[in-house]
Amino acid sequence: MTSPAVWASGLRKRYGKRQAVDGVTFEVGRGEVVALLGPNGAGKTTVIKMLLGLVRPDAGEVMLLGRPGTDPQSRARVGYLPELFRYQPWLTAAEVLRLHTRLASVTVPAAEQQDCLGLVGLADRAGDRVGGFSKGMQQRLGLAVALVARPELVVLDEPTSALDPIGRADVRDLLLSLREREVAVLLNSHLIGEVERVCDRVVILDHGRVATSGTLAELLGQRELRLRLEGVTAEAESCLGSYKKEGDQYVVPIIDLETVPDLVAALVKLGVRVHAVEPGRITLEERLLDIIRSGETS
Ligand SMILES: Nc1ncnc2c1ncn2[C@@H]1O[C@H](COP(=O)(O)OP(=O)(O)OP(=O)(O)O)[C@@H](O)[C@H]1O
Repeated sequence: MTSPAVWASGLRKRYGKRQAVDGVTFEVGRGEVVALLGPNGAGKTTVIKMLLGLVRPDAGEVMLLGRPGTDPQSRARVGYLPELFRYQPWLTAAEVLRLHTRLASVTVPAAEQQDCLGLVGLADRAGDRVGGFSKGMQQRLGLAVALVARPELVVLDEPTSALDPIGRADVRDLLLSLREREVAVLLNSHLIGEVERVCDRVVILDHGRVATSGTLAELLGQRELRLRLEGVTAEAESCLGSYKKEGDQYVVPIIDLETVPDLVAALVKLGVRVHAVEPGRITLEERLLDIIRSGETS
């Protein structure tokens, strides 16, 4: 059995009085795209930095691609885009990539390095100095740096924070192509819609702990029914009890699904026109907000 791309167990980190990360355990399988989600200050970047040896954990263990996280051999097979990126302003984009392949001790032909710049939309800027790049262009270059040494695991900390909508769509395609090539990805992003489109699994952090984790199907699997109604009288309204009303729809949660046939029959009897009884699925954003809000009150 191959070892996972990331295996992290019991990670802890305290800064002064603040417990930034409080016992985080999770895995990223080979070729899997996993998102690390959570509110500001949840500990996502600290976890990522501990995985990569940029922050020393107070406790816990990290294995990357089957070797201890501290092993230079595993680090050379990991690509990383930091949250705060800055590349040598006096180098050209092509020189930055060359430098990073040398640092990773990987021989990558110049044409392949150029292809990598093409992949992030910088094909025609290879010979330009990074000092003259816009923030979004520097982030694109950062993505190329993360990808150029043929990594087996790519860790991206908010890869689209400086990108325009086209850049975000490009990153989405890039993530899908990495998945096709079975490169594992750990992604920290606040753009939930993107995460929902490209990720196999999500790990949600809150107050330095894993609040929940699972595949999208597991997390969003709670289905609900939506009733689209017309002519709801006060009497019918009382029949619908406490069901949430959104526009012309009433949302029936999964625990009440058994009651739906009787409810519809009663509504029809009261003269309500039932246009649709449709399954609805909560979005990742709704699920995330539920988890974060329930954490706030507990
Ligand atoms: N170098 C540091 N010194 C002191 N406190 C820190 C340091 N780095 C992080 N923290 C604290 O640790 C906690 C977690 O921070 P972290 O950057 O990991 O959160 P995050 O989930 O990545 O947040 P965001 O979504 O805002 O980027 C925060 O309370 C933060 O203030």
